[in-house]
Amino acid sequence: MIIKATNLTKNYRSEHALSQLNVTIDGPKIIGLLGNNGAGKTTLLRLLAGHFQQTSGKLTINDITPFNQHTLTKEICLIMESNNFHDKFKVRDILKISSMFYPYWDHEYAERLRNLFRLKPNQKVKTLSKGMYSALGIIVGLASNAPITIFDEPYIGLDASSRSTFYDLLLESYQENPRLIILSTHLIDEVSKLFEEVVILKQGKLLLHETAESLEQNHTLVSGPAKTVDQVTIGKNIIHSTTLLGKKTVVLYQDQIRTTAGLSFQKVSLQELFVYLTNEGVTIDA
Ligand SMILES: Nc1ncnc2c1ncn2[C@@H]1O[C@H](COP(=O)(O)OP(=O)(O)OP(=O)(O)O)[C@@H](O)[C@H]1O
Repeated sequence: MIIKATNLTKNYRSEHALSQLNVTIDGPKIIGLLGNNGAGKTTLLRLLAGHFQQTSGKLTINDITPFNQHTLTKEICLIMESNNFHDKFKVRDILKISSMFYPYWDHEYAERLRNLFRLKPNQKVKTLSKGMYSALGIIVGLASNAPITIFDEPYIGLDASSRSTFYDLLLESYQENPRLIILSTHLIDEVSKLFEEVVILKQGKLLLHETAESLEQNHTLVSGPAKTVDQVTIGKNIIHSTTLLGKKTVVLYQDQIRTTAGLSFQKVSLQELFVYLTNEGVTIDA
């Protein structure tokens, strides 16, 4: 599956959710879709699932525009943090409806997950706790086996151990059935090890699309005496800088410096890197 956005723009009245977004994503792989609040992640994912049309530009999956293309949208399962299921249905109904909608649905796996997350078939959606509602979304997303499976912050209300179970299941499901899985999250450190690639949106545009490996290689945290750090980092692309008691720490992106006596070199977590890269005033080559 190849997703291609070309000058993709979506406005909600005066709100510019996506502006001239260009990005190409293909699978199978697990991709992290990151961005600060309001960056346009959900809008992009809903366009992919065919929920509505863009204002201008183009979005295709295998050269087909998803809006109103039911043969294509059956291949895409988007689980959001809310509004996935109608309140009046029971857990059993949701699983039945999903099994009819998604062509690669795995009934036995869905039942196994339902038992694992302790959801009762007779329970109505509107009586589920937040965590149980999220679990139902996770069950549908994983059992759908959809060639494009998307989770948009699907874990609201899930406790840490259930989230950890979700990450394990996601990886297991991917290994069993490699496909394009897009995971949009604010809990970056929890899942960063799953990502093969990372897409970061900033104010409706693409800030960065890199493999996790090149993100790791492309940055360096340098720390040491402020004077030495200043000397070696002149003219370099600094995305973060702090000084405390004469010791300076800077993070360089898309720039390297030679090993220098008295300085230490380290890596930062993806979450930290994300925070620095999305700060106002920081510029990088996309
Ligand atoms: N239905 C809507 N009507 C009007 N504006 C909307 C609507 N949905 C989203 N927006 C606006 O579009 C912009 C992008 O929103 P979107 O939900 O896509 O961002 P996001 O990256 O998913 O954010 P978050 O991380 O907070 O969920 C925001 O400014 C938001 O207010």
